[in-house]
Amino acid sequence: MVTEERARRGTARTDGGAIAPETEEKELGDEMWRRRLGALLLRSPPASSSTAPSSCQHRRHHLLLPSEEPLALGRLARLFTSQAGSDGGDTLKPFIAFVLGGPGSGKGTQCTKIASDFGFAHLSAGDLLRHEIASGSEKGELILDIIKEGRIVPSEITVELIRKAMEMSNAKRVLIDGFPRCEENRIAFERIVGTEPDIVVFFDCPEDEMVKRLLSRNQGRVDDNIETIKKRLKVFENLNIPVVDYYSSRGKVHKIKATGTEDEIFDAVRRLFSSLSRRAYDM
Ligand SMILES: Nc1ncnc2c1ncn2[C@@H]1O[C@H](COP(=O)(O)OP(=O)(O)O)[C@@H](O)[C@H]1O
Ligand SMILES: O=c1ccn([C@@H]2O[C@H](COP(=O)(O)OP(=O)(O)O)[C@@H](O)[C@H]2O)c(=O)[nH]1
Ligand SMILES: [Mg+2]
Repeated sequence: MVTEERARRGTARTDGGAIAPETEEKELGDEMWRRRLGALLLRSPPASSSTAPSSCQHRRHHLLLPSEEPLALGRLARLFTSQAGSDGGDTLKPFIAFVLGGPGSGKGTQCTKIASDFGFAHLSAGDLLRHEIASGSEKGELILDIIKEGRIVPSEITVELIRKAMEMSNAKRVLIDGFPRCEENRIAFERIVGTEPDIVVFFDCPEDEMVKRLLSRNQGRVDDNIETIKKRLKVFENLNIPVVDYYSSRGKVHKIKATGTEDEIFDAVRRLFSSLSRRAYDM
């Protein structure tokens, strides 16, 4: 498997074929996707991340799926085609939480804890994009250029990666971390996947705190430098906040104060996820 270190750095693979080049990937199609994402998704969450020490170097952003849930492509394929978007009686639709907040607000950190404690699959849009970079595909080169600049990757690329990851996970509860980044992303998701999120969790963090965290994140990311961080913060204000405003107007946003220790923040997160309607957990 491609290491996350390589994915973060955006360098081409060097593992001698664990991931096929793009041409081969096309031929292998869905089967390759199933194996690639299945391997990522089936990594088990830590036994008790809420009490684990916080460590930016060793904490990984995961695609987490409760390990007892098998892959079932057919069911999800049905879900996101014929049934998607229907309101009443759609018992197969997963419970979807978008997790938003500025760069460094702690989205990934808190998602790892939610995945572990509440049985959500954790789909990080940034990780999916970095994984595509690490695959060495042509699309990956484009993504790398955009991420270095702190800009937003075209919606069709990101939505397709998320859609496939959801399909492969077959999860009943999904966290989509760091997406949608702009209104265009949001509209594309709702059109292509055919559904809206059930809730939107918004981590509210002051800029100076986010900058401090990003500069000490220390994961070798190409975008964790002060120049790119400034651009990312502008993109967040100008393009991402309107998405939060849109969902606020639809009564879906749960704002969480993202300062304090990871565990203090998770206390508020835990209260929110414990209070979710039965629909989230009865599926
Ligand atoms: N409450 C916190 N206090 C201090 N540092 C934090 C806190 N939450 C997360 N971090 C650290 O800040 C950095 C950014 O967190 P991360 O979860 O990656 O944020 P995001 O996904 O929103 O960019 C990481 O190094 C992480 O370990
Ligand atoms: O839906 C997304 C998610 C991420 N990105 C790009 O990937 C970068 C890193 O995103 P990630 O969510 O990993 O960063 P974080 O906010 O967690 O620091 C962003 O700055 C964007 O350039 C994007 O274009 N669309
Ligand atoms: Mg993140």
